[in-house]
Amino acid sequence: MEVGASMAMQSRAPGVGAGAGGRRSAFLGREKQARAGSLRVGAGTAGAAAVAVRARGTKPVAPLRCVRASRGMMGSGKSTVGKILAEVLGYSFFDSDKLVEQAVGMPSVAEIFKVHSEAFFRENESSVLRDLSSMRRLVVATGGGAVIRPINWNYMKKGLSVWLDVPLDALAKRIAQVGTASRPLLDQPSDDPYTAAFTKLSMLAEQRGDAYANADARVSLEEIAAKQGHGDVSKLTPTDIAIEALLKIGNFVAEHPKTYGQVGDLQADSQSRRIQAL
Ligand SMILES: Nc1ncnc2c1ncn2[C@@H]1O[C@H](COP(=O)(O)OP(=O)(O)OP(=O)(O)O)[C@@H](O)[C@H]1O
Ligand SMILES: O=C(O)C1=C[C@@H](O)[C@@H](O)[C@H](O)C1
Repeated sequence: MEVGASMAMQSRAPGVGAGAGGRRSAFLGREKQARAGSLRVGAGTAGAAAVAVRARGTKPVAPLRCVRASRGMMGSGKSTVGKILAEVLGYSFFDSDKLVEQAVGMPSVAEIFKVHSEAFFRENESSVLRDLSSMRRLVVATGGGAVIRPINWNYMKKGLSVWLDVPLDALAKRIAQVGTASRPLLDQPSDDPYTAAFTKLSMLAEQRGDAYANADARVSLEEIAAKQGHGDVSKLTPTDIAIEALLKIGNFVAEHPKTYGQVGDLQADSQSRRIQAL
């Protein structure tokens, strides 16, 4: 596994490439804009959650080139938790669905599926992941279906990957609350959005098999709820989940001293100085 780096490690933009279908990967020219976006997020909800994470004593040790809060079904909280991790680690945050929309020049993933096709979306998603894989110090929330293309694993394995494992029942409840319009694979006419979402999510889970389990770290909401002694995943906050993710990342790093060893110490020093200065 290729990992970064050290205090001297710098974020750098990837080389400019063409997106699938001959379109230029528009996001590459917009890295500054995306960074500004991540700062705005930092000042809001994710910023507050990051403060809560720090207040609860989690010491982020992440000598990582890149964290992919990637694996996890639609609605599992990749973006929500990914933004908190980025804030705590002082990394940039990217949402690969948003980058595909920018690259293709369309307002939503749903629109891309409708006007083009899922295959077209998947091609562009792979291009975006390829471009991101050469960047450093970032957290990426990938689309929930990125796990199904083997080529994407080559890109995702350039960093450390985290699987947010949320029970399908909890996912279907969340999705039924916000509606399925923005999630084309779940969007079908139904009087009962919960049952429709649950049925489709179960089918996707079946098709995807163990693909998510290839991630380096698994964050199980059932495990966190059990640790908290109530067993109810709907009571877990994004802060609880981000703390568990940092613990799992720390464990993975500790289990791979050859890859992360000395670099981890350097990075930890730099991070504790930065956190103390806040
Ligand atoms: N721990 C949580 N408890 C309750 N709701 C949550 C939690 N985490 C996220 N949510 C809500 O669930 C919805 C989906 O979250 P989010 O967009 O972060 O998921 P995602 O995995 O990035 O989804 P997608 O892959 O479909 O874009 C949002 O409305 C978000 O506010
Ligand atoms: O699980 C999936 O296949 C998807 C997840 C979303 O993030 C989007 O990437 C798109 O709606 C497909």
